[in-house]
Order: sequence, then C-alpha cells, then structure tokens
Amino acid sequence: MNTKPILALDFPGEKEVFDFLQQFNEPLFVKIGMELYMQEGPTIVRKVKDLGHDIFLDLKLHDIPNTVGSAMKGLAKLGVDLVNVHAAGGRPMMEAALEGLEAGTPAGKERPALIAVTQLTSTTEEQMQAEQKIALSLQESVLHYAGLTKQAGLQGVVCSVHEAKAIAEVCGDEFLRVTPGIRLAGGDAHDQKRIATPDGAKRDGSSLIVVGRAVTGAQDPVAAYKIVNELWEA
Ligand SMILES: O=C(O)c1cc(=O)[nH]c(=O)n1[C@@H]1O[C@H](COP(=O)(O)O)[C@@H](O)[C@H]1O
Repeated sequence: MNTKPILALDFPGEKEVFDFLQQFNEPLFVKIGMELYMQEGPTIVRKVKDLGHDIFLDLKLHDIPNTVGSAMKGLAKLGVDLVNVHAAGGRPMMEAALEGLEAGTPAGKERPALIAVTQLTSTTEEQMQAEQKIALSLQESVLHYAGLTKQAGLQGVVCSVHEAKAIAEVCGDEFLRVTPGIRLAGGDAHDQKRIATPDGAKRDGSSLIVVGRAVTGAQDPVAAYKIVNELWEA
C-alpha cells in the first residue's frame, strides 16, 4: 500500500476540493470523509479517483451486520483503496463488512483494504471511562478492539500514535496502524486529544498518518504538506 501521508479532504463541496487539489502536481493519497461524501456522494469519489489519487473512503460504518455488509458491497464498486468501520460494531459486523467488500469487488480488481476505528483520537481516557463505561485504560480498550479486529480478519485499525507501537507488538507489524491526530510542533490541536507530530508517528509505530487541518488550514498547503512529508519520510 501507498505510504504517503493521507490528506483529509474535509471540505464542504466539490469546488473547494478541486481548488485544493489543483495546487499539487503529484498523485496524492487522500481521504474522503463524511463531510464531503454527505454533500457530493459517490460522484466525488469517482472524480478524485480519475485524477489519479489513491483514496481512503472514511465513512466509519457502524450498524447491524446485514446493513454494513450490503453497504460495503456497494462501496467496493467505487474502486477506492481503503475503507473503515467502527470496531465497536462488533466482530459479526466486521466480518459482514469484509464479506460485503469481497462480494462487491469487480472481478480482476483489488479489494479495498478494511480497517476499524478503535477509540477516536478526539476521545480522552477520562471521557471513555465516564461516557462509554469502559473500565479499562484507553490503551487497553484500543488493544482489545485491535485484537477483535484482527480476529475478524481485517487489515488493521485506526488509532492514535500513542497506541501504535503496542498494537504492532500484539497484532504484528503487517497489521496496519492508521493514525490521525497529526499536528506540526506547536500547531493547534483543535478537537483532537491524542495527537503527535509526523516524525513522532514514524518513530512510534504508525503505518500511515492522516493529516487534515495542519495542511488544509495552512496559508500555503503545498509547503505544509512538504514539511509533513519530509518529517514522515525522514
Ligand atoms: O477514521 C478517521 O479517519 C479518523 C479517526 C479518528 O479516530 N480520528 C480522526 O480524526 N479521524 C479523521 O481524521 C481526520 C483528522 O483531521 P485533522 O484533525 O484536521 O487532521 C478527520 O477527517 C477525521 O474524521
């Protein structure tokens, strides 16, 4: 899999996406998430794919197994590279997601990789314990979800950089640790709680980093992306 930093295209519509992308003269690995997909639907996925970019379609599915499996069967036809569900949906739901993807992938095409969100990077340990009533440390909860995800046959998880190394030790280095919550040193954390720098992510066991506002909100996004890339690849 492409290991470039994944750029989160968290924009309200197609115009903003193309204004942003036309500044870059290279194929990128981009993420289309809920904000954009809710407005533009599958059409924006096809258009971004046609420009030659790899795509992580981040819709974080979380529903009963039958619904998630059927939805994944449809998403598999879009030709994206990576998709996700919430591990909290449970093992049968994750297995159904995988089966749906396999059933929906056109003959001769590669099935999108499937990963599961463990604990969102906007969640703190205190919040998790108080609101979700999970009587574990945040690291234990993330490791538990990572194990469940691996048992279900998925390719990896979304977690923060803080848990990445422990997951690699338990689940193996091949099992992907995709880490959002990436900021340049001194950058605004916004709503993220478990953050790290691109070089910290590299050092601490991330397989792939997801970067949004540190690049999209920069005065010069191309320059910011270059800095992120250099720190990540160093
Ligand atoms: O699945 C994700 O991509 C995701 C999971 C998670 O735990 N935290 C998280 O921030 N994300 C996504 O990663 C991106 C992070 O954006 P920034 O905080 O702007 O860098 C957003 O598009 C989020 O939807």
